[in-house]
Amino acid sequence: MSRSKCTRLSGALVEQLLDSVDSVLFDCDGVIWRGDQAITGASEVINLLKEHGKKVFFVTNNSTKTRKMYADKMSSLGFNVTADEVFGTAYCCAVFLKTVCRLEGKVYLMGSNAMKQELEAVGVQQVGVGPDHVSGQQIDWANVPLDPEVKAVVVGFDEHFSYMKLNRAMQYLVQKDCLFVGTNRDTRLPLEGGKAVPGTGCLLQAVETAAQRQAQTVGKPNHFMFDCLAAQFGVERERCLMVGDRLDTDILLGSNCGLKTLLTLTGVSTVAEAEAHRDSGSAERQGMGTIQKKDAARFICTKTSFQGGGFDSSSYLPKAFWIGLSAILLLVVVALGLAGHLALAGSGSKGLICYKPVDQDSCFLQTMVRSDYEHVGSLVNASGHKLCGNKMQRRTEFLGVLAASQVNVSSLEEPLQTLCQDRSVHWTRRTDGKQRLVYFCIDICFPSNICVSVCFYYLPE
Ligand SMILES: O=C(O)[C@H](O)[C@H](O)COP(=O)(O)O
Repeated sequence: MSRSKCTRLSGALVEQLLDSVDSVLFDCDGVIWRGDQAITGASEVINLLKEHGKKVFFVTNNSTKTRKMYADKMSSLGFNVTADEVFGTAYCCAVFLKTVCRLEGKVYLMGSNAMKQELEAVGVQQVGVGPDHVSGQQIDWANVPLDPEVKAVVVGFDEHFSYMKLNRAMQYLVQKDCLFVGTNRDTRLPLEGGKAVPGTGCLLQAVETAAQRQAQTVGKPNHFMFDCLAAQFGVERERCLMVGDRLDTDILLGSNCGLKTLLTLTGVSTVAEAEAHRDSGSAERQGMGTIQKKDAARFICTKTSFQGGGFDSSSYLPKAFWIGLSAILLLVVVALGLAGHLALAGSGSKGLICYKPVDQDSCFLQTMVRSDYEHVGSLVNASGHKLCGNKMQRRTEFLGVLAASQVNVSSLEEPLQTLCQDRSVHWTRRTDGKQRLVYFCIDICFPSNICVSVCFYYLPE
């Protein structure tokens, strides 16, 4: 079943699909229920899948319930479910702040009591839940007292959302080192009888607009929720099926994580939308992003426009090299986890170097110059030799990178789009005098004994 095809699921295809998976991930709103009403047949299907030995999980962007609250609601509607099978953004956001952001300090929370409980369960204190009544004059609002221990603003679904809260969040986010995290960007919440209410995305966008900053999001289509599930249950992504009603969250998550995907017509997205994406000719819309990697590599080779700069592209490395390198480097970046690292990738007409510091929510881009290509060329030729063991050669602490003009993330291609998802991206600002003083290299060997050296740059303050 090729990824870019939209096939109506029926007959033998159902069996073929179910035989090809061990785990089925279900979205909730618009798939198993709308509001408090279960969708007809949903509990039977899920209980049957379990009886036939399939693992079943629930991956929902809805941040209004804890895992336990979800399991209770599901049991009350006839679903045979346990709390650890549920991955909601209230829970995953708490895990994200604790394990990825390593947050030290409190959260200013625009969200539900459920988010408060999940944060407390991982030892993160928060302020802000509940109504925030209007008091004082505008100037008092601009000088609203802030809790000095607050180190992050987190936005989820909040029925008490108000101007006072928007203002308080903005005042916290003026501080550059205050983290900004959102649960999800869904614009609508589908309810009973085809009704809907504004989604969390509307609230998050309001805060982003006021703060003039972009939040990192935890929910679908970001891969973090699947990472949480895979870390806890060790599922094989090739044998996972993601079932959802939204193309831009559920199906895109499936695509982003290399899962099989199934769109149900019980919620937000329609067949017409799916077919429009399929026939759009735009890689992003077709696989909603998953086929881009391949395209990006090809793009690099055909669009080498260095001739303009007086360089002859033919002296550069063959196409296979770029395909191989982009893939290896993406692997390396992922393998080294969420730390300040560098990615080399072709995008648009020139090769780019991207630096992604872990303690900042930005990426910094630098166009590759001749010496970079020559350096990487020599590295790759060198890494052809078998290196034994994992040898850390040199190590230097990064001092910092200066940001120049902002880059529109959507103009970037893979792997930079994935690497800098939900971060602001800037060109690096060069200072006068010395440039690129130090390279430090790590030799990394994979179980297949393929070794590659990755070099990091030091850009002076
Ligand atoms: O507003 C929201 O947050 C979303 O509409 C809602 O929560 C989506 O939940 P899901 O479809 O992922 O279960």
